Amino acid sequence: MEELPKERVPTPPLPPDATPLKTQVSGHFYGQKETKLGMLELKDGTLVKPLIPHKGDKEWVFYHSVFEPSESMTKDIENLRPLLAQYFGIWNTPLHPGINYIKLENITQKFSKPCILDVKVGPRSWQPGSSDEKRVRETQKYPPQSQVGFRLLGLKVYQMASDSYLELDAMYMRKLQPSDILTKGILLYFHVEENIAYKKKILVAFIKQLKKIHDWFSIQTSYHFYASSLLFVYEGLVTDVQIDQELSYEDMVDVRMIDFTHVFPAHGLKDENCFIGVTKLLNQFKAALQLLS
Ligand SMILES: Nc1ncnc2c1ncn2[C@@H]1O[C@H](COP(=O)(O)OP(=O)(O)OP(=O)(O)O)[C@@H](O)[C@H]1O
Ligand SMILES: O=P(O)(O)O[C@@H]1[C@H](O)[C@H](O)[C@@H](OP(=O)(O)O)[C@H](OP(=O)(O)O)[C@H]1O
Repeated sequence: MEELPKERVPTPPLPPDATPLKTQVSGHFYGQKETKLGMLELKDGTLVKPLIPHKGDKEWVFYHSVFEPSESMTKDIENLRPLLAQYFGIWNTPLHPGINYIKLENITQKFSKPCILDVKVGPRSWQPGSSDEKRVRETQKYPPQSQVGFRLLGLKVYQMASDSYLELDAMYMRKLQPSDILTKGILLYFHVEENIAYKKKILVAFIKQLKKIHDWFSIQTSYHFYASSLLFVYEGLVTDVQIDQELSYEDMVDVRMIDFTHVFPAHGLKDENCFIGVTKLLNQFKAALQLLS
């Protein structure tokens, strides 16, 4: 049968208190893809993410279940909260009728020149019960993912010398051979040509935070996540004086879990898919640190 042309959706106008998220590295961008909806940053410093009709509600239900005060709060949930961007409820604009957004903490906001990396976690990124077509589509995006345990989605890194950003997108990342992930992916995120001593300390701080996430996955039996990501951010603008002063590196980095469209109850079982993914990513960060040492 002849395929009908897809209906063109016009880009909805921007609300006066919102701009497209400048620091976005992956996912739905405002004005692109079929819906033309994307992440927006608000004047109050938070961001809003559109709930795509028919699938986005799951993400809202998840954030709501984690952040709404409840008498049945479990240890798993209590320990999960600091690993996520804070959730501030639903947001709407009359300019986008029928569209709900979730309002979240913008974890890049406190940084002067944020350097950002988005990594989809887990050897597989389709949920249980997915159609054969969806499995094939996901697998074909990056066949090595089943061995590598994760997929780099995109990065933006600040280069002090040229006062510019290096940006690599999903298309670049999909071409990386597993043996190149470290040198042509992860190490580029650290732009090690500049301030190598600083970058080593940033890596140490990330490894510490990744261990916390790893510890959570090694214990929790509440959720199974598919196609969720870890979002890494570090400060790209730093002076020699600050480096010499032994900065508090905990404040120079942040890592949170994001993107929860495919979350399932764990029925008392660990999330082996994410556990494997986080373990392998942690090993890559440790290998990156060794290469710099
Ligand atoms: N809390 C946050 N703080 C800062 N930036 C964020 C945050 N959440 C998401 N982002 C940015 O937005 C991008 C897309 O986020 P997310 O994966 O949640 O959106 P999406 O459109 O659902 O993606 P996909 O289509 O891959 O499922 C991330 O790569 C990141 O750059
Ligand atoms: O990150 P990428 O590589 O851009 O891939 C997209 C991303 O994984 C989305 O989460 C997914 O939507 P779902 O959340 O619905 O799975 C979409 O699947 P789709 O191709 O089935 O729309 C993918 O194309």
